[in-house]
Order: sequence, then C-alpha cells, then structure tokens
Amino acid sequence: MLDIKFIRENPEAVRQAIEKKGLTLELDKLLELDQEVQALKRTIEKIQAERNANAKAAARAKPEERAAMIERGKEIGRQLAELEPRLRTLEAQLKQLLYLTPTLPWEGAPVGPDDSFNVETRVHGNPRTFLFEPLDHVALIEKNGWGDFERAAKVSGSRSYILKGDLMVYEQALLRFALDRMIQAGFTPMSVPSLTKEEALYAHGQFPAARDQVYSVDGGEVYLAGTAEVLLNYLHAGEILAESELPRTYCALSPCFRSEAGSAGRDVRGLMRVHQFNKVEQYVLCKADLDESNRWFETMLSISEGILQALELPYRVIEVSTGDMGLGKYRQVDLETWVPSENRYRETHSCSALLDWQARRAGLRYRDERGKIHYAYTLNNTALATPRILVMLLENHQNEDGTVNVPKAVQPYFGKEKLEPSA
Ligand SMILES: Nc1ncnc2c1ncn2[C@@H]1O[C@H](COS(=O)(=O)NC(=O)[C@@H](N)CO)[C@@H](O)[C@H]1O
Repeated sequence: MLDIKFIRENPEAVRQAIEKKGLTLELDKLLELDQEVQALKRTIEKIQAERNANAKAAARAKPEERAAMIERGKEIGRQLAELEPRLRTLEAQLKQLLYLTPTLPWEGAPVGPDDSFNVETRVHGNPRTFLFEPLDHVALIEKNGWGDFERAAKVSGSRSYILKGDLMVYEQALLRFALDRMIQAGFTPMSVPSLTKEEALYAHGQFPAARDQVYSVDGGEVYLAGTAEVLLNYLHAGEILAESELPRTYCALSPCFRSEAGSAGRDVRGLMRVHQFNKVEQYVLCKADLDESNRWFETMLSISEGILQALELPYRVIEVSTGDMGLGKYRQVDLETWVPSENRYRETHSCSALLDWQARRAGLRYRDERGKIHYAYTLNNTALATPRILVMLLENHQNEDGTVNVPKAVQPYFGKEKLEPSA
C-alpha cells in the first residue's frame, strides 16, 4: 500500500498508476474519506482537550461551580462515545482502500492492460533442431516409467503428479543445485512452513485481491502459501531493524500450493501447472533506496539467468507490462524457457521489486544511523521451481532412445550423466 501522505501530495501520479495498471480503485473516494478522517480526528482532539481542561478546572473549582463542570464532563464523554467508534469505522474503510493502492510502475515498464504488452528484451540460446521426432514431456515420462499421472489423479485429484525412479531423484537434485547457487550468492538458506496466517497473506499482497488462489485449512485458521515469499516477507513484520542489519537476503525451499482458480483448461496435462509444487525462492529486504533496490533486482535476475544457463536451456527475458505486473510491483521481469512441444517460451521465473508496498502492509521498518525510522524495500525472484522446469529439461535434452541428458552442472548432484528408464 502507498503512504497516504504521498497520495495527498501526488494524486495525479497515483491516478496515472491506477490507469496504467487497469485498476478500478476510486481515488477520489479515498481522498474524501481521508479528509473526513482528518477532520473527525481534529474534532475529537479538540473535544478531548476541552475534557482535560474541564477536568482540571473542576478539580480546582469552588464546590458550587463543580456540579456544572462535572455535568459538562459527562456531556463531553457522551460526545466522544459517539465520535470515537465512528472514527474507527472510517479509518478501517480508509485502510481497506489503501490496501488497493498501486505502487507506481517504473518508467521503463511497457504500458498496457495485459501480458500481450509484455516486451521481449533479450534471448539466450537457440531452440534445438531435432534430427528425430521429439517426444513431449508426458510421453517421455510414460515411455521411461518416470511418473504415474493416473495414480496421482487417483490419490490426489487433478493437477497432481507422481515422479518415479531417475526423475524423482532428478527433481531433488535440481532443487539442491538451485539452493547451492543461492548460498554461493550469499543468501541465507531457510526452510519455512507452507502453513501461513491470514495477516501474512495480506502483507504479501495475495489478499485481498487474489484470495481464490489460496487453499485454506481448518476453516480459515491457516492457509497454504503459494510461495515462500509470503512467509519470508512476514518474518520481520512489526520489527524495527537497525540499518546496519540490512539487507536481509533469504532463500527458501518450500512446497507451494495454488488452487489455480481461473486456469481451467490450461496446461491440464503433465507438470506445467499443478496444485502443489516445489520452489527455491529468492527474497531481499533492503533499505529504502532505489539504487540499492535496482542493484538487488539485477543481482537476483542474474542468479536465475545463471541457473538457466547452467541447465543449458534456451530462454528469453521479458519486461512485464503495467497491466500484467500487478498492484504492488514497481518492476517485474520474467524469464521464459523454451518448450519444444509447444514451440514457444513459457514462464519459469518471475523477478519483482515492490519498493515499500509490502513493507507498509507488513510493518517492515528499520532505524537509520540518525535514528529516523523508514519502511524497507522488498524484492523477490524465483531461483528454480519444479516440476515445471522438468518439462523444459526433459524435452530439450532428450535423446532419440528416450533417455535424457543431465546438464553438466547438475551431474554432481544427480550422480549420472543421463536419466534412464525405470525398471
Ligand atoms: N501452478 C503451478 N505449477 C507449477 N509451477 C508453478 C505454478 N505456479 C507458479 N509456478 C512456478 O513458480 C514460479 C514463480 O511463481 S510466480 O507466481 O510467478 N512468482 C512467485 O511466486 C514469486 N514469489 C517469485 O518466485 C513460476 O514462474 C513457475 O515457474
């Protein structure tokens, strides 16, 4: 959410961001509500001052004057009893609207209402020309006995998967490879729960807008997070860190859960879009400095590009449009990796900078050397998510006999140079 002071001083800039991001937030209603809250606060403060002065005067008054003052005090009390709850109601309404205010997108973001306005900025590697008819990832899995989609559907339902033999080991090898890349980059490895609290989802930005993507457990006592970012972003909620403790750089491997509501009919076969998947996440909490945020953005992006290059996969870099990046983003760049069977690139990584939008929601603050308190800036990115990346790895690195080569960088983790059929 934005700073209400910033909104008061820059209404046109905020209005432009609302328009560029295709939002329906009524800024005028928010500003009117803010005026009402300010006015009511001033009224209440005046009455409280009068009540204090009246109480002091009553304490010093002559007995014959005191009764009238005490009566006045009661009258003032009745006024406050009526005004204070009204202020709380108005403040709650204002906060709900503030939750819907957008971070202003960076000036380099393509302006447009949806992902058709995203721009390809770089391409790395070339899609392979096969000298034989390649198989898609589902056919490769079935040919080699590397999974069991039917039994997964039986035990878990739609959008689920079971991996077997070499492919199961390969998934774990890839996650550990990605985790080591993050540790080598100096990020602190964390294991975090996937069970999370509602306030963490509000702080992240998943709530209130995209509640339907999240599974709830125990009737909404807790929820299953769609990404470790939700938990990492709430780690320091409500704390005041010292500037010297920044930046906090975390990486986390966690199971991620998504209802994929609204994706009916899309990617229903195989490993591309499932309800439960694994992801090594990158997360940075840094001081409120745009240069520092931009540096971390580039660092996180280059780590992920390094991982895709180590996996010997062709990919492209996408600058995400204002309409596609979502409410809290200042900037978002996705990496899309080549899928031979679809003859197109598909998203495998998503790097975002949110300035202080999440920090204001989560209460992530730090004290600078002069003692001044600031909201921090946050960023996140995908290091590697399975099983989606397996689609690209199986299809791009397949041999005519149906075996699949393992990229050199991952061989030490997997233990072999190829995935071979399961018994
Ligand atoms: N339903 C899904 N099934 C499989 N993989 C998924 C699914 N949803 C997302 N992913 C993978 O997770 C990556 C990150 O998801 S994201 O929503 O785009 N971004 C985030 O979660 C951020 N926290 C950065 O990781 C995606 O690029 C994709 O590779």
